[in-house]
Amino acid sequence: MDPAGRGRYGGLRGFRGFAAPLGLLMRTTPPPTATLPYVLEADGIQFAFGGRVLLADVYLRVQTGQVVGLLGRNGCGKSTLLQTVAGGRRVADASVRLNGQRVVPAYRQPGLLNYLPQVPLLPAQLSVTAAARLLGVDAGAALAAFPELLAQAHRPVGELSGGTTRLVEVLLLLHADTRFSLLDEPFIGVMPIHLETLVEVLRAVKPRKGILLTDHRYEEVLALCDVVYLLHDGRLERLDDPRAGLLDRGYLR
Ligand SMILES: Nc1ncnc2c1ncn2[C@@H]1O[C@H](COP(=O)(O)OP(=O)(O)OP(=O)(O)O)[C@@H](O)[C@H]1O
Repeated sequence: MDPAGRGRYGGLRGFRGFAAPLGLLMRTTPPPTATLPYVLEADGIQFAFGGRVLLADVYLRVQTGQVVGLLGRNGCGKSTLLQTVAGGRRVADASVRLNGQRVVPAYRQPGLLNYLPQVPLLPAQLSVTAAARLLGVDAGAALAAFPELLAQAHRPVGELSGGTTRLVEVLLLLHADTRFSLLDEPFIGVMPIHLETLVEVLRAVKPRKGILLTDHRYEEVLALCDVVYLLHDGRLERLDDPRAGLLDRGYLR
């Protein structure tokens, strides 16, 4: 990857060992041809290495109008699962479908999804407004809930603090014209007062998007999410009583 963060596909930083093609972020949503909701499903996802089964026949579902949370202990495979759904990590037999139609790799489908990796996404040299333009996003609208970010929009991303950078990345992807956003630890480093506002923004965006996120700020995840999954010993379990499930599975004490 060159210093500007572009990989050999001419893309932004993305999946581990994979540069998300710019097209993943730039393609706009085609005119609607079906009534909402759009349903994104992944199933048959299996992944093992070194004798350890990380993902064992996982199924998950997210639809527009929902925020779906993915929780699990460190190293259980949440990032690997998001990368697989987005299509950056190929897994034998994995199926990802939009309203029943196979979409593999999903990131190549125009306007379907964007993906925030756990590592920084935006090239350091790019200004926030230039990054927004690249994503087809109105920076003013995306940052409107955070006046202090608007004041910094002319600055290169590399000059922003870590938490501010994360916040900018999440806001730009949420406001980009895709039906789904997959967010790996969107709350990392974001200070509490901004986190409250970010949760409000997520709620405001939800009616027009499906959002799949993973983050260890579980209180925010539980308060925000319509559906909570727990990844545990390679199995993905949909929790009817999330707090009890997290206690039972040793995620909480
Ligand atoms: N191809 C691979 N070869 C070896 N190890 C791998 C490979 N892919 C993933 N892993 C390991 O699998 C585990 C799961 O990683 P992953 O980042 O998906 O976990 P996570 O649930 O997102 O963790 P965290 O909550 O700490 O972010 C880690 O121990 C990682 O090092």
